[in-house]
Amino acid sequence: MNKNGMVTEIHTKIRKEPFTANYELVGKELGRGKFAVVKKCTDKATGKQYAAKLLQKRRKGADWRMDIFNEIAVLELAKVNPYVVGLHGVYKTNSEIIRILECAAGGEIFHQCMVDNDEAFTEKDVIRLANQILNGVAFLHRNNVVHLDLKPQNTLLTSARPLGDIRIVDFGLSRRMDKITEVREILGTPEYVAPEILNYEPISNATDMWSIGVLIYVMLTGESPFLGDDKQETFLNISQVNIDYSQDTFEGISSLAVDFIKSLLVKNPRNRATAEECLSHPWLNPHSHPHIHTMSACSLDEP
Ligand SMILES: Nc1ncnc2c1ncn2[C@@H]1O[C@H](COP(=O)(O)OP(=O)(O)OP(=O)(O)O)[C@@H](O)[C@H]1O
Repeated sequence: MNKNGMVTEIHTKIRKEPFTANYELVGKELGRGKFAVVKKCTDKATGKQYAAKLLQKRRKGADWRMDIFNEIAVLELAKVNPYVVGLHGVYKTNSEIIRILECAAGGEIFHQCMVDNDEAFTEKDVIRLANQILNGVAFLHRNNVVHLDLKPQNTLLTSARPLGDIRIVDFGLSRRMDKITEVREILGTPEYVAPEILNYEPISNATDMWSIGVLIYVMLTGESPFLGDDKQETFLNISQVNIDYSQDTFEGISSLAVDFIKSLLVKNPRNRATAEECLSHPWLNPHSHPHIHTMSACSLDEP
């Protein structure tokens, strides 16, 4: 473990043979991040599908291996939680480390948030998925791990139609909370970062809770609450907690949902709801609001 909260002790056997001895890439690219490209592959022995996360670009400096080991260590720790993506194996060549992950075939929830049709989530869908996201994040937080990059692109689905279950991915920025000394750079994706990150103030589990507030806002409304015309404007919107809770934006969405988001998008991290508190919020308890209708939550402009 190093002083910046990375966990680098791993238990998974690192295989040295080419991963193509055991897996066949099936061509389809599942997604890409800043550093990695993720491709679908098949286990030659079982025919089962997985996602191979390959390093695409070199990160500057020697730290990229540490980042990868950190991600592997967190995935090992979280393997008992159903909503964190499963790690199936690790391969290492001279130039790269390949992670074989459970394949979340439904892709990013981002795609469903951005559609204007009947594929968009209903509030009922969002309640079910939010319960799963919070179950995964509460598990991480109980184990002193903070994700630090929760966003719709890192929140995947086992299947899109029928709507499956959540798998949280991308633990490249995650840290052990008990080991963090300070944050020197702005981590995460502008639209989803919490005010304390912008102010270089201490981060905590509450930093993830802010991002979950943004995530659920996007899932319900299809709009990114702080997105400005440029990075500066986005950061200003975040630090002023400049957020639209108008009836127009939340048309057809329950007031319990708005109340839930308001408990998360709070500037002072100490006053934000925790993952456990969220899990007992009435919005996530189906028996407390049987009246919630099933119209698409994201297609508000539709007649
Ligand atoms: N297990 C998986 N199953 C299906 N698709 C996946 C899986 N893991 C990742 N992806 C897809 O690949 C994309 C990139 O993966 P990931 O975010 O882990 O890469 P990264 O380079 O570490 O990202 P970042 O630049 O955000 O740090 C994801 O947004 C998602 O679309």
